[in-house]
Amino acid sequence: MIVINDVHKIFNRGKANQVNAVNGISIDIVDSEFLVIVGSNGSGKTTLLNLLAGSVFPDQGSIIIDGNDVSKLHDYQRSQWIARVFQNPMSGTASDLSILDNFRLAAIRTRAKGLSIGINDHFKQQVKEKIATLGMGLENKIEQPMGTLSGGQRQALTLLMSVMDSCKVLLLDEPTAALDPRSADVVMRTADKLITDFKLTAILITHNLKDAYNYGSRIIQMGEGLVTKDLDKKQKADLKQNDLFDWFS
Ligand SMILES: Nc1ncnc2c1ncn2[C@@H]1O[C@H](COP(=O)(O)OP(=O)(O)OP(=O)(O)O)[C@@H](O)[C@H]1O
Repeated sequence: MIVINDVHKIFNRGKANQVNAVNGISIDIVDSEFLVIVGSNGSGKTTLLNLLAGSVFPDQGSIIIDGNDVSKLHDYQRSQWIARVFQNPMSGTASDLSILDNFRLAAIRTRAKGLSIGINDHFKQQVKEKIATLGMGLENKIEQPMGTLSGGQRQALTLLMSVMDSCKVLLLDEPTAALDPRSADVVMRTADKLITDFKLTAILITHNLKDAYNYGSRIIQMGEGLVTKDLDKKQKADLKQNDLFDWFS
């Protein structure tokens, strides 16, 4: 369970360019909830994710994960709970290293769930099996440098690597914004499957209203650093796709 309690984040406080990016947000996110966040540019979505991840600290309020107050913990200290996938497919993996070596690094960094890195052939087989679950045929390319793959393939592998450790919370900050529609579709379906299979609590920021409609068990809209709409599972299921477009008109 994540409890966000009256969190505020002000940039450039007291200056002419002061921005109240997050303006006193309180929300509870229960385990295995898949929360979608939509909102106009500058409404505070990424700042809220940064506050959750620990890459910025709140000026006021607290963030509690599974009963632990993480408000003042740095991002690397929160990595036992939180994994994050960014917009840029290049940011999650090392281009010059093979797929296998990227998985090796991820396993060393996180002691990834279900991967024992002691015996090489065994590790290789485990990686192949994990990658095969993506259904992209990449299990036959594990010696290939990551940089030779498409953005969609890299993003799918980044997702897989990030959920294999013991993290419980997956933060997705416009993970498909840099991808063509077909790759974006594959990556969103992969993310959805991994979230379900690993029983993760997930938060997705997206400007793609079709994805906001199709994915997630709850949706919020942000505006001027506040939550302006909050629809639970049933309310979201009752929503029509056009209703979402109306939120922005
Ligand atoms: N490090 C920072 N320093 C100063 N201002 C910032 C900083 N980060 C964000 N802001 C400002 O805070 C406000 C909220 O930004 P944020 O990136 O959270 O919005 P967003 O909803 O994610 O926008 P977008 O949809 O465009 O990505 C904006 O006005 C932005 O310029």
